[in-house]
Amino acid sequence: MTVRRIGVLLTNLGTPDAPETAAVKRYLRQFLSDRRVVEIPPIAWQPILRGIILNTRPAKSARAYREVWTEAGSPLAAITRAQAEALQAMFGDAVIVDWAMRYGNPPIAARIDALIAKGCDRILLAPLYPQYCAATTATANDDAFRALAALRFQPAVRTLPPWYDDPAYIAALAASVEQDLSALDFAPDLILASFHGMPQRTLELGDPYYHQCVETTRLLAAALGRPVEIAFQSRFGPAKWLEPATDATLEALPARGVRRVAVLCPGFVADCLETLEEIALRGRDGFLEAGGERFAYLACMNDNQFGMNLLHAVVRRQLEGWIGPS
Ligand SMILES: C=CC1=C(C)c2cc3[nH]c(cc4nc(cc5[nH]c(cc1n2)c(C)c5CCC(=O)O)C(CCC(=O)O)=C4C)c(C)c3C=C
Ligand SMILES: [Fe+2]
Ligand SMILES: [Fe+2]
Repeated sequence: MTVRRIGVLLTNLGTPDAPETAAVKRYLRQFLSDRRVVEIPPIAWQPILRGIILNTRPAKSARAYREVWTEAGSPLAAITRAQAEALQAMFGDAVIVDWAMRYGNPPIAARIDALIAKGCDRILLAPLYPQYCAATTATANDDAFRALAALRFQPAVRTLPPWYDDPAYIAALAASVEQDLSALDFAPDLILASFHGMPQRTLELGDPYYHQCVETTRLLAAALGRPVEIAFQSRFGPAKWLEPATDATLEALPARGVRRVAVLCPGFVADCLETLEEIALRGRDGFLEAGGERFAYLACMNDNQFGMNLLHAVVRRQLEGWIGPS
């Protein structure tokens, strides 16, 4: 008899294999050649990418990666793997949980093949982004669909919807923030929610990402019963990106009388270069140099209890009809 099993494939953005210039260059070439990420026609973009960006940015980014690299590798890969293992333990034999990266390793196509080889005839594709963005969620699913396009015998497939306003997400975020705040030795004057940015033009073209970030922030503030300000980080290139910018916001806070700040990154399911280096290191420096007194970075939920219960809940819901009620 054919074994019929259910696979869950957690996907995240991707990361270099090593914090070295050559590995970062390989990763950035693949990442920044994705037309979902940089929406400039290749005939105009590729000469800039290959002629300028890939000759300058990899060495600088490699230095930044070295600041946060761990014994288990890149934080993003290590945490995503830990999340997959924890989710597997939570589901037991009911499903097979695996993980993959849109750029770099392990590739999505290879892990889909592996799930099929283990007998999965139903697969949930789960891009790990609470807020939908074409540059993240859609491109991860595109990549999976390209792999499926090559198959004669395809598994049945579902995709995980964004969970930016899910009460379980807001409650988990609020509980995690409350727990981290209670462990601080100071009371922040302000909580800042920093999301990854994207070009303003993509908002104008209809990407729902911005509105979903705003809604997450509004709901989090309501759950905490205190104001939470929003900002967007990681600007790339000369185009106008979503505002306000996190770095400029942090540098302007002391002049507004905010001397103690706590920053969280609710759009990231796992800590990574963007949170650990850009916010927890560079963001802190910018704030303190501008006259701030205390700075706390509140870590992502990662594979902690709040984060895993949340991931289990959002994934479990999409498996309805495939596995029986729990
Ligand atoms: C070039 C444009 C970029 C868009 C659009 C973009 C959207 C976007 N990215 C994330 C999540 C992550 N981005 C990460 C790193 C990263 N992002 C860009 C550029 C764009 N991102 C670059 C060039 C880099 C590489 C790092 C660098 O060289 O500075 C990461 C971290 C990866 C890691 O290895 O830790 C994440 C995660 C989201 C959610 C998003 C859309 C909203
Ligand atoms: Fe990014
Ligand atoms: Fe960054």
